[in-house]
Amino acid sequence: MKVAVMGVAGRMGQELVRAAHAAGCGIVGGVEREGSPVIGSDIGLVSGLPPLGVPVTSDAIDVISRCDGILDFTTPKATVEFAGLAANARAVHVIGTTGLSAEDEAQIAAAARHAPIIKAGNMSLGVNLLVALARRVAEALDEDFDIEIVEMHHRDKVDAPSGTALMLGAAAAEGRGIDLGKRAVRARDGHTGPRQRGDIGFATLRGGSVVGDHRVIFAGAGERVELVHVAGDRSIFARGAVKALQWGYGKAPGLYSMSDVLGL
Ligand SMILES: NC(=O)C1=CN([C@@H]2O[C@H](COP(=O)(O)OP(=O)(O)OC[C@H]3O[C@@H](n4cnc5c(N)ncnc54)[C@H](OP(=O)(O)O)[C@@H]3O)[C@@H](O)[C@H]2O)C=CC1
Ligand SMILES: O=C(O)C1=N[C@H](C(=O)O)C[C@H](O)C1
Repeated sequence: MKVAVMGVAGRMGQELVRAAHAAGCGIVGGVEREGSPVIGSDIGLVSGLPPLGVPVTSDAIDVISRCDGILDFTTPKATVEFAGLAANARAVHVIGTTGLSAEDEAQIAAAARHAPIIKAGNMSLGVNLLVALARRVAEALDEDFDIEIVEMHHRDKVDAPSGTALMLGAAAAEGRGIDLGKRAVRARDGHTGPRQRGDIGFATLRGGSVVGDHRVIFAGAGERVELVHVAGDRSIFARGAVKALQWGYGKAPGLYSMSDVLGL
């Protein structure tokens, strides 16, 4: 399978090259934005591998036209642009980018009418299992149990709450049969008054080099159930993304999730 990595020099871009290479994919391109100091460098060397004979480029149109699928962990603006290009080329698009707006999501859904897109705020097996468990626990426990989601990430993360926290919140809301959009409390400050029964709260911590910690708390009177995932390194996300790409190859156009890929 011929694969290209968008944002190839980023934290995830480098992991994706290593994971795709380890999985035996042919890496035919790596894209960074115009003016990036890594343009022209070998993508193997950029990713801590031996040279692969493929230079980093800013020409996304050329790269996408030559590959079967793209791995994209970049920014919302770039991802929306790549979704249009991958749709035109009928290439599989694996989207790990988080912080997407409702408008971005709509444009991605439109692109998925022409090519398969697999999108998830977290591509690790463990988190996707946690999402299924959060849905199940929320279904089993009623609103006597308050749901709070706590996440911590490295100091350079730019979006909050994390994509994973929002996936966990959506699953818990689904389990409870409520609309997350109406019941999410994404931050608290000052004299907030008491907690509203049925709300789903989010708390965001940022610092150091934390790869990604998530905790879903079901707090009742006198007892508490907690579901926790701790990411030890980024290779878990990259391996999931490569698995998604291989799964998506040959699939009909559509918007798929990691739970489709993993059969959860
Ligand atoms: N779904 C999942 O499992 C995971 C999702 N993520 C998400 O992935 C995204 C990236 O995270 P991370 O790797 O840490 O971030 P980085 O900032 O390290 O990497 C993003 C890369 O994309 C590049 N980029 C930005 N715009 C373009 C463009 N138009 N064309 C080509 N390249 C571009 C950036 O370049 P420049 O520095 O010049 O801007 C950078 O090299 C985030 O949204 C994060 O939340 C992260 C981990 C797991
Ligand atoms: O930006 C990150 O680093 C991560 N982003 C994803 C998210 O927003 O949940 C996944 C992972 O937790 C790491």
